[in-house]
Amino acid sequence: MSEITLQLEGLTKTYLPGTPGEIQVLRGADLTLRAGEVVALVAPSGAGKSTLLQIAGLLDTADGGRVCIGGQDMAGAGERKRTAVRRQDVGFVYQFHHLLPEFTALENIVLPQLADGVPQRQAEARGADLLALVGLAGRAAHRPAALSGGEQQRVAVCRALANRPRILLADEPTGNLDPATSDQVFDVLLQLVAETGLSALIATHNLELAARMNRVLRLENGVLQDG
Ligand SMILES: Nc1ncnc2c1ncn2[C@@H]1O[C@H](COP(=O)(O)OP(=O)(O)OP(=O)(O)O)[C@@H](O)[C@H]1O
Repeated sequence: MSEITLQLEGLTKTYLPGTPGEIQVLRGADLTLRAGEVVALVAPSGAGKSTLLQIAGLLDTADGGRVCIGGQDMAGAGERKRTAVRRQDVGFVYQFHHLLPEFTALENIVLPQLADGVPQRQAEARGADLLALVGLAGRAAHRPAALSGGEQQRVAVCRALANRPRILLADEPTGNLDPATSDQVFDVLLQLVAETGLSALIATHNLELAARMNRVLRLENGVLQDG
């Protein structure tokens, strides 16, 4: 069996504890994600998908339970360590692309690499390779406003993968696109996962897309179940 990239054990999370707005979003959520696996995270709106992804990607902390990334238990890790692991091992894609409008497609993929100390030439070569892989070699010099929604989202996928993370976490990555474009973006995402051996956890409301993944997990009543 391939290596475990992400392990979540007994995650709990309550927002606004002790207030009338208290909501127990996670009540012992468990998950094991292996290299090369693409897992759909399906749940009703408000069930806690974003919360789970943010905790898995070390952008938020759980009240209880464990997050292990690439075999490293993050319990007790300080903010510095969490940031280092997040930058090295985790790529995020959101519903909206969040590309920097004043930079080109290529620059949007290059900049995070420069911030991580990758030499400029190498970062540009990686960016160009990724753009070619998603069929956007001819759009490298376009700014986001000059790209279609599907193209913008493909660039966002390239940006997320630029630093060769082990894990891709995606929160409704095609939720903002029409069905045909959404299918295209998803094809690209699956192809990249297959080529890089990455593992991916992808939250989606789209059950057809979910059915194309290796496994479907349902988040209900704060726990994850095979769906
Ligand atoms: N910072 C916060 N403070 C208080 N409540 C919050 C906070 N963040 C999220 N919640 C609540 O926790 C619940 C889960 O939110 P979350 O965004 O994780 O759900 P989701 O499954 O991603 O929803 P959607 O599919 O609609 O995006 C919701 O009821 C939300 O209102």
